[in-house]
Amino acid sequence: MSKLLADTLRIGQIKFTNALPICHFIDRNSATHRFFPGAPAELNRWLARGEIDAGLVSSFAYAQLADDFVALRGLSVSSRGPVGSIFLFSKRPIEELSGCRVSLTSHSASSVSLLRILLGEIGVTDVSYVTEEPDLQTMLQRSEAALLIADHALEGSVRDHGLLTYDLGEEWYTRTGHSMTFAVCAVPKRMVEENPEKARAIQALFLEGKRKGYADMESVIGAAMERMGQTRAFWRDYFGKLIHDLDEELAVGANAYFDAAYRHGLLAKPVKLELWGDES
Ligand SMILES: C=C(O[C@@H]1C=C(C(=O)O)C=C[C@H]1O)C(=O)O
Repeated sequence: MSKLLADTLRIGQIKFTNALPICHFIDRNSATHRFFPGAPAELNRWLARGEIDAGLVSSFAYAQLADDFVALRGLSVSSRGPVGSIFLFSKRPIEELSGCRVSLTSHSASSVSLLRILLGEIGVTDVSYVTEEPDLQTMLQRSEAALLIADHALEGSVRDHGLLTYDLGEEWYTRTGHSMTFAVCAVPKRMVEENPEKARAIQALFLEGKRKGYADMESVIGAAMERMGQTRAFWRDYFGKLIHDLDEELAVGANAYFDAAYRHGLLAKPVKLELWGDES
C-alpha cells in the first residue's frame, strides 16, 4: 500500500458486485481520503493490522474487533432471507455432510462462520474444512461441497453444474427468522471519541454513494452487467434481495448471528453490535 499523507483517511471498500449500490458512485480519492478496494478477507486483515482506518468489512471480523470498533448506522450488506450471492454448492444434501470434506472460499469471514453454525445446528459433525481460492471446479475435485461468496457465487449460481445449491441467507432466515448482516462499516472507537468529525465524514461519503446508487439503480445495474454479463432483470432481482441500511432492526439479526457464533465456539466472547452515527 502506497504512502499517504499522515492525515489522509484510508477507507476499505468491498470490490464485489454486492457493494456496488453503495460504492459505484463513491468519490474514491481526494486530499482527505482514499478508498482501498479488496475482497472481504483482505479488508478484514487490513483493518485488524491498522492498514486502513475504517471501512466495509465482514460482520464477523467486526465482531472479533468489537472492543475497538463501532458500526456505522445506515451501511451494511444484509438480507432478510435469500441473499443471492452466498451459496454452498453440494454434491449431496446438506444434512448428509457429516464426515465430509467441505471447501471454504478464502475471501470470506462471515459466511464461513455462518456455514459452520448452520451445519452445527443441523447436526452435521466431523466436517473437515479446508480454505481455498474460490474456484468451484477445483474445490469440488476433492470436496463434497464448496462455499463461495460474492461474484464467484453469482457465477456459480448461473452455471449448469447439477449441484445442490443452498443460499445461506435463506437457510439462516428459515432456521431463525432473523435477517443476516454479512458486512458492516467499521470505524475505530478511538476515532469517534477523539475525532468524531472524521467518522462522520466517512459515514457521509458512503451514505452519499448509497443515495446516488439507489437513485440511479439502472447505472449500478449497467456497471454490474459490464463486469459480469447477465440481464437487467437478473441484477434487478439480485439487488432487490440485498439491504444496505444497517439499523436497530438489522442489528437484532446481527446480534443473533454473533450469539450463535459464540455458542459454536467461533467467537472468544459474547459480542453486541454497537451502532454509531445518524443516518442523515
Ligand atoms: C452478500 C455478500 O456478503 C459479503 C460476505 C462477506 C463474508 O462472508 O465475509 C463479507 C462481506 C459481504 O459483502 C456477498 O458476498 O455477496
